[in-house]
Amino acid sequence: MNTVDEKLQPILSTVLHRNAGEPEFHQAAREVLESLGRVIARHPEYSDEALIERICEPERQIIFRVPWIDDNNQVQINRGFRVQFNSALGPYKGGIRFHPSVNVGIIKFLGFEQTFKNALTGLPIGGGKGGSDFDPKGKSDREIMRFCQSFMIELHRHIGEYVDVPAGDIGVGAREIGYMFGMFKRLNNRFEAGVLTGKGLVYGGSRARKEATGFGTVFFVRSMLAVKGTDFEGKRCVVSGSGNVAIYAMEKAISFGGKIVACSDSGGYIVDENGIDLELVKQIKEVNRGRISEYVALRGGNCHYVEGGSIWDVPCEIALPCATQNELNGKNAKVLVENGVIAVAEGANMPCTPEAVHLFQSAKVMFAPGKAANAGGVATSALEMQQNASRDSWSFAKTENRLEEIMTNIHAACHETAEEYGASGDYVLGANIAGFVRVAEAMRAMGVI
Ligand SMILES: NC(=O)C1=CN([C@@H]2O[C@H](COP(=O)(O)OP(=O)(O)OC[C@H]3O[C@@H](n4cnc5c(N)ncnc54)[C@H](O)[C@@H]3O)[C@@H](O)[C@H]2O)C=CC1
Ligand SMILES: O=C(O)CCC(=O)C(=O)O
Repeated sequence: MNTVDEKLQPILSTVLHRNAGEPEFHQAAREVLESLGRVIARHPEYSDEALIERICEPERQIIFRVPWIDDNNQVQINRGFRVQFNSALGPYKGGIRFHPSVNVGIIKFLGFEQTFKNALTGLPIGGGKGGSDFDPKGKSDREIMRFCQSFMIELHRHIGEYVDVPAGDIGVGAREIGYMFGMFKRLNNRFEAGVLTGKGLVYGGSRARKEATGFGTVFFVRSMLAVKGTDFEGKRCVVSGSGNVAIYAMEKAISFGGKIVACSDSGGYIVDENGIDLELVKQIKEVNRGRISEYVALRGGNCHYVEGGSIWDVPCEIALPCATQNELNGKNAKVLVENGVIAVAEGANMPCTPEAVHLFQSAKVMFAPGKAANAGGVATSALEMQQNASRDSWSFAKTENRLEEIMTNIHAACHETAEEYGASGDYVLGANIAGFVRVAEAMRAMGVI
């Protein structure tokens, strides 16, 4: 396993102590600190003036009550969060997650990762993340609307196009962004299009934002495969999840000749040896908001559903974890390696445990960390902000071309940085260092703030 340089150990100890009981944040911080030993050996100036300590401490954390009234006229209370992690490169930028597992540690790890991811895009965006422990599963459309409105009644005073620009994440898509944007507009009496991204096309959204994270992940994998002289053509792919990221990763992988044989949701996974029928998955998930288990009866033929279990037991050459954090552990990684996986890319944020990452890297499996591989979503959000600022609306092709170019550049930056620091092929190290250096340069220029 990798280790944290002894000069950085006290910083890690402070992070662990100051953020007790937040294992996901510890995991994310440790991984970045493991990469930084080589940077400070070459650039000791980056550890001056407690720069790394400051990078590990969020600029602001907001926790608030979200009361709302359910369909039975009962008052419900949830907790809302926004962690404004780092604004050295631009306004805080990052999604909002609605899921019962949300707590301050989860939002903090996501905001931390977002800071380096956003830096990798090369666009002027800082890092932040928000969310609530609200569970959208089984809620009526009216309940979702009332919850989103109440959430925004507090959040609106903390955000703005030059301050903090939230977007979607797990449990938050165009419907929820619409309800939140509507309430923001009413509270502020201002049509501030750039305050949220992931908006509907008719009121300032960007073409290709919905597709961007999944498409971007597959663009990244294509570049990674090209380094080894190969491509998607005819390769078996397994994609976990069947939400926004998973669906559009599957779409782009299929368009590059990949064969998707399995996908999942939190209940279980489906295997379809004829190749997943993506239009059917979209109908079940995007239109009906149903369960992936419904696929089997609707599709018929040679496919089956496995309740619970591990989707990583399905043999594949390319694995794309696109559901949630720590969904792929060391045991799963071992099975994937034994079954001949050649590339793994994190469409989700931190879906692979440190043990899994270590196993992939030791087995020389190409491994793309989320902060690089899934940066296409936030990059396209930044393109949405550009369109809003210039009161313009780009074509799908123009937006997708920009996305492709950005992902190609991110791949190159990670690859070249790993080479430069003597760790050829280590995309984790490359992404951490390339992202860190941009944030660090901006922070140094701005003094101790
Ligand atoms: N939406 C975006 O633009 C971006 C999302 N991400 C990350 O991608 C991941 C997925 O997000 P979205 O697709 O937006 O969310 P989503 O809400 O559209 O879909 C989430 C999917 O994951 C599944 N899932 C959730 N918990 C699970 C579990 N414990 N086991 C198996 N499946 C589970 C859900 O059933 C659903 O299919 C998250 O880690 C998110 O932070 C990263 C970058 C951008
Ligand atoms: O589009 C955005 O601003 C945020 C996307 C996001 O939440 C992520 O990259 O994890």
